[in-house]
Amino acid sequence: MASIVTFQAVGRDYGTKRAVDDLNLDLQTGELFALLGHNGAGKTTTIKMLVGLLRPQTGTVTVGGYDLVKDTRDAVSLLGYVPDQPYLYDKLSGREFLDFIAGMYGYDAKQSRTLIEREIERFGLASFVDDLCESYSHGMKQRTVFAAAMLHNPSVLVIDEPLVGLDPQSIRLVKDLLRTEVSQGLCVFMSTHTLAAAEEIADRIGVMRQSKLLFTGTVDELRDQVPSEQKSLESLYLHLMNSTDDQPFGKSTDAAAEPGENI
Ligand SMILES: Nc1ncnc2c1ncn2[C@@H]1O[C@H](COP(=O)(O)OP(=O)(O)OP(=O)(O)O)[C@@H](O)[C@H]1O
Repeated sequence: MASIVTFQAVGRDYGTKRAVDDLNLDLQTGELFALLGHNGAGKTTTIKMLVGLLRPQTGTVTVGGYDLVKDTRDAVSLLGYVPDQPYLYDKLSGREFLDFIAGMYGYDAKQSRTLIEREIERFGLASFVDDLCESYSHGMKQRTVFAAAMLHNPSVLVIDEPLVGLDPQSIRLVKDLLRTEVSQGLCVFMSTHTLAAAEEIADRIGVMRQSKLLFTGTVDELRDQVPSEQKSLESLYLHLMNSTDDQPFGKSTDAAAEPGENI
């Protein structure tokens, strides 16, 4: 099966600082991938290259076979993006904001109304969608931005820290919704510091440290490979982070590795 997202030998610096180094990763449709890593590991830089906000200096990123640099429009049309700091227009209501987004995607008024009603239902926005965005809590903003990102039925949803600032009910809603959409073929790429959530909902995780992807695979594969007494994702993650080797399993990481294979 062809991968929906590919990173091939992707690198990006800020001045003399290497933020992402030789990143190779493939994601499939119907997969939820969670990228973990300490502050400054390179997760947001990776996400910005995936959604077309930053150009890789080396290598290529493709979505649905389209190169993010050469075929930006086609690639971006397949993507939905939820940034870590949700941005809305204060003086628009949530409904007006969603209508604006629908217009940007070229939907006519009737189509827009139908899609917006679907998103209001899906993300439970009804009680505040007609209020001005300036009155929203962080969680309300985040849910509205999720709705905007899903409005055009993207093939890939990219989320930077999806659960920060959400109350327990909203966290449950977002987790359940992501799993439902993934079961219907959506590919989700998310970065997170919430290890328990990654363990609960991700099909595969990636662990990044100091610009390098050290591990990709399932949590069970990580358990098999890390000689740690404690087998919670938190202890496995901390073991990897504290390892002194750049490639703690002796080989470069590659998402295409077979389950159980050393990576
Ligand atoms: N605009 C920038 N200018 C200079 N350096 C930057 C810039 N953005 C990020 N960096 C540096 O690049 C590295 C990777 O940063 P990035 O934001 O991708 O990490 P992150 O894993 O998303 O971190 P966090 O979990 O804190 O969000 C860090 O060392 C950071 O200081």
